[in-house]
Amino acid sequence: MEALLRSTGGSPPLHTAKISRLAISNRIFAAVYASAVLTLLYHHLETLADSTTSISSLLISLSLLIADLILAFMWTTTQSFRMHPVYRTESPESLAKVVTDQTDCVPAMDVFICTADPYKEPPMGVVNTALSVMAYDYPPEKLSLYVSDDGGSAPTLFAFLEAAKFAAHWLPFCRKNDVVERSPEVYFASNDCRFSEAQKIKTMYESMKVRVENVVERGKVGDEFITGEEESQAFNKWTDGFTRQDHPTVIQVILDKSKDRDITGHVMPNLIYVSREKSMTSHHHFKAGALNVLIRVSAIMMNSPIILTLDCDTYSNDPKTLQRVLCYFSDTKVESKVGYIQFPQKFHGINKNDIYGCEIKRLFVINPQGMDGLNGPNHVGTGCFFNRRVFFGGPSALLLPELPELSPYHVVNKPIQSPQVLKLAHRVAGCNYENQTQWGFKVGVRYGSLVEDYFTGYRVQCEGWKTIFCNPDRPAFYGEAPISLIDVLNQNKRWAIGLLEVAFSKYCPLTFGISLMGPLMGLAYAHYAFWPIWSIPAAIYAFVPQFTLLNGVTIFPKVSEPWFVLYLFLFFGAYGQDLLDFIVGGGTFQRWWGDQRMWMIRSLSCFLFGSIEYSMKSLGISTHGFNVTSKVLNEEQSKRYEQGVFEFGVHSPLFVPLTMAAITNLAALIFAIVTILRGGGGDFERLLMQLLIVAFAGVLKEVSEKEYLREVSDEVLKEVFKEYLREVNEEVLKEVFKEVLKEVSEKEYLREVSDELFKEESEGECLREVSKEAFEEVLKEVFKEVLKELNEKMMTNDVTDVKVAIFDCGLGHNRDGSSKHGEPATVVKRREKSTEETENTD
Ligand SMILES: O=c1ccn([C@@H]2O[C@H](COP(=O)(O)OP(=O)(O)O[C@H]3O[C@H](CO)[C@@H](O)[C@H](O)[C@H]3O)[C@@H](O)[C@H]2O)c(=O)[nH]1
Ligand SMILES: [Mn+2]
Repeated sequence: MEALLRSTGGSPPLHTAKISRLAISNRIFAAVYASAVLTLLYHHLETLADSTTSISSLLISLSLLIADLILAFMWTTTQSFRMHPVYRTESPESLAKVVTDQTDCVPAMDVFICTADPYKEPPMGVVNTALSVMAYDYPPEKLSLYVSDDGGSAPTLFAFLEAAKFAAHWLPFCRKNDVVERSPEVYFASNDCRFSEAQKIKTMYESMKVRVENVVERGKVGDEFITGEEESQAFNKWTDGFTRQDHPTVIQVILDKSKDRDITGHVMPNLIYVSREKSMTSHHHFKAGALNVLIRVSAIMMNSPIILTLDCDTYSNDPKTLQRVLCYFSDTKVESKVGYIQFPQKFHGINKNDIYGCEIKRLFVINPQGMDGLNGPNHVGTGCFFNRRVFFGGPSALLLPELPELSPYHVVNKPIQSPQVLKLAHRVAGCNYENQTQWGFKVGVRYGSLVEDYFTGYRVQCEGWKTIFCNPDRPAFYGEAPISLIDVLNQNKRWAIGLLEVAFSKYCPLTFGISLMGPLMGLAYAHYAFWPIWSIPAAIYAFVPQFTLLNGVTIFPKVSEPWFVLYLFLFFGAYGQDLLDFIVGGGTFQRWWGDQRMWMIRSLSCFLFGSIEYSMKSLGISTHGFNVTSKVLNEEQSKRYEQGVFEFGVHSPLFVPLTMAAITNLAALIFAIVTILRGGGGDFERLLMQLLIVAFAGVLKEVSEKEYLREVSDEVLKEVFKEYLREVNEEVLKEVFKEVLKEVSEKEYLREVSDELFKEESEGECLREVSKEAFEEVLKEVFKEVLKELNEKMMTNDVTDVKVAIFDCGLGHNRDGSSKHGEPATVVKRREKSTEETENTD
């Protein structure tokens, strides 16, 4: 690496960083906002002191205080991302010449690709990822790929044997035609391949795909597919007792750079398939365990100083990425301290408005830029180039592993297929190898959290490593985002559990992190560790203002009070700044909105459930695993996703709190509007804050109205709602209907309201079923009241015209069927019908 730098001496800098223009204004705003937050907390304390009169008002004040304390804490942690964001640029051009001219100078790279389940992660996808990387513009003799298969699946090995044969054609094809999309799937999808060479390659690819998919579908490799002695030996490992959870190590060198050549006689990179040993009796630590096996196996085979880790779906989108990375790794000023260079996770195929908020721009782009100006971004699991040394202690505290061959400084001098190398590789891939070693605790990828990426990045930064965020205009990698709501929620639930595991360990960023990295980095990591506690304020704000509103209790300042302005400032300040960050980061308003909506949905579902599951695990009641996110695209589902249809898809307890909140908000919204319409200015002033919150949470309502009832025709869920409506909300519903009827029956609101409520077929069904009795009850009461009122008016001789009196008391139309106010006939008809119905029951 040093040789490389010397040879670039004198040319322009390999990389530059510039601080964001928003940094200064962010700091000023932070000061102002912090004062506002403190003032609000003071106001809360005051209210709390005043609300000792009744237990319920005390509880309400307390819950609001807790919610705002948590929001204030989260706000504080986000400030780390805003104090010093930087944007980096690299100049790979100044390096390009050197790299091609002096092959010997460039460092070797080991690439790790993890896969765990051939059904959720189709082998063809993994193969595409591997091919895109094998075809990097980099000397192939310096590249080695290791595929970790935690699924222990013969079809996956088969797919890679096929891929190796195809690569012999694909790599020279990419070189010759200067192909940019080096994942064949992406290339063939976006190029029409008119020239005959491309046609030929495409046919070859398609036929490989058919063979692989066929084998995957059958779940085993038929004899007709096994060609050579070597292949047959490899597949013999899959004996009858071989299961995914219990099997010996399988290591297969598929391509060996010392002898394998492509069709033009060029060297091909090493390609090694590794399925580590599994047994029912030992813990495997999921992906972290798989990566540690690869670190050891690769150390024995090549021991390249740079390691690229990729999830099976993260294919390369730019063949020149390695040159970019070398801009940092070859700079001796930073090289010795750089632990890793993280690229953002970007996803292909996200729909226009990103309805499930999968882009997660803040996590993958905005926040890392913020951390990059401090000590460097957190690790996000894929698209990351590691300095191998980072896995063995701090920059100035080398921790030597138990075998000299695993040391990052060990020089490999045996061919990868030599018996000694293979024997040792099998040994270090064994499931008991790590017992009584430092692996996972002080060495390698760290265990103890389901978000091993976050935890490992955090720990190595605590040890003193600096990290770098590299975000080129042309994304270096693309991955697959989950495109169904339940997948998103399950993924986020796993993250929530993993993050809490860190938050409540001795490595809590608030203590451990701050003491080792200073307050800003510590808070940045704390922001993630405590991510799931967002569910607490979200739940409080989704229910407390609503229930108090339904009970006619005012909990927020009146419009005329100065505190109201404070609330407005805090609300719009936070959301405004958030939107600004998002737009500056290249987002659109619609995507921001979708992101907000998902924030609410996440907070009320997976963060809540994640926290519960985490607590159960801590109490030893249950355990949790790594539920791999599906990367399979169902055609129908993709189509609907493409069209932007928000769907729940399946039934899941995850949706219950969400929909409960949606219904409560709907009821509260109607109730508030009615109260304000009736009560006039006073109520408006008093209830506006609550109304705003309810309307805002109506984002959820929007979702539930559109899709929930149509989609989730699931019995269990339906029961839950019925129950809920019946027990919790009967009174409320009665109130609402009563108000609605009394207030608005003269106009055509009844129709409108009932249309609104009964619009969706199934929704109507559900509501009608649930509230039929309540509805009838209410109607009876209303009629009684109306009659009573009418009676009174007639008694006091206040009435000259009976018809007018009926109107004044809120009963519909003229006797002759026409409308007094000239309403359209349809309206009248409808109303007649509803009147008839009620009359029958009366
Ligand atoms: O026992 C396991 C489980 C998973 N994986 C691999 O881990 C990767 C990530 O799994 P995925 O289901 O895609 O999880 P995501 O939530 O989408 O991934 C994010 O979050 C994970 C931590 O929860 C990180 O490991 C990932 O890098 C990061 O992209 C995939 O390649 C899997 O094959 C394994 O190798 N072994
Ligand atoms: Mn993933």
